[in-house]
Amino acid sequence: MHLDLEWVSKVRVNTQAVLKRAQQIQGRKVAKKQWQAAWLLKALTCIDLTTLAGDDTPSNVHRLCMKATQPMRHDLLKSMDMHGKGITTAAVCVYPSRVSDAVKSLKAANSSLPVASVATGFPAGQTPLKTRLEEVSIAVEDGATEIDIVINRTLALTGQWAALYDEIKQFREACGDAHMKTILAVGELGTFTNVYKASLVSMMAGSDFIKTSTGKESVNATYPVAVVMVRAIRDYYLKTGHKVGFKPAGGIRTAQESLVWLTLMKEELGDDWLNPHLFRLGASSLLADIERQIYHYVTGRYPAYHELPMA
Ligand SMILES: O=C[C@H](O)COP(=O)(O)O
Repeated sequence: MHLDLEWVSKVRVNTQAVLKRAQQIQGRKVAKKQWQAAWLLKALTCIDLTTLAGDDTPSNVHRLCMKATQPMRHDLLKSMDMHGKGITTAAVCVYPSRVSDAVKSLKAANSSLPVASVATGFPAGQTPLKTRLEEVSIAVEDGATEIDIVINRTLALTGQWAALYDEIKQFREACGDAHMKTILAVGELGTFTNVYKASLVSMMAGSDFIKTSTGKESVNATYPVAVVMVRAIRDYYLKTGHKVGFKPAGGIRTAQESLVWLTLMKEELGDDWLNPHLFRLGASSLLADIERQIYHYVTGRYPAYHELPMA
């Protein structure tokens, strides 16, 4: 849509109300036994299984892809009658230089799992616009069907919302048919009001998802900031009829946390946002804990390290 600066300028966020709501959600009783196992499998299918390290190589990207296509031991799925149901993570997420490795590995495994690439000078976004745009185009050419762009925090912090909108719109065009997830890097935006405004501008410029963090800031996905972002998504939907997805990312490591994230989505946005089309968890190590908890549910004990070798 066009940039509605009047809407953006009217935004005010009530910090106390946000903190209270986040506390309420964290305090909810979580499901137990088979219901918990079902929710954990749901969380698993929403994971963007990620590796974003300087020492990434074709072989660890290959391993990541194999884990994404078979995220849980077959015998565990079988004992829950969930084998043969095509349980996979939602996508794999890598640096642009590793996209072709991931595409090759998934193709060899006959998998149609999407490859997501971070782009636009991830994580800081402090490279010239021309380079950031080229990076998006190259990742798409190499076969990424999802692009996780980072916003220019300088523009957000100095209130240059029109310039931010223009940049994101250009990224949108460079993405073509690829889905665009826009990373706000909330830990660097200073205030909840800035987070809400950046969420709105990103959605107006055509983002398919808004995402909290790169995982590289000192503060990443927190529940209060998520409340602000999902309220922006809800308001945007009520005003435009368009559903934008949400992706918390950075520091999400435990199965218990994944249940809180699902609760937050269900309570704030409803069941439509409980599937990978509108909800992703960006995480590098969450899957291991989910598999561990499912193992416990199935066998009654926690596994030894060698029993989940691919975790
Ligand atoms: O986008 C995903 C994040 O970079 C993953 O962060 P994490 O390694 O803290 O799970």
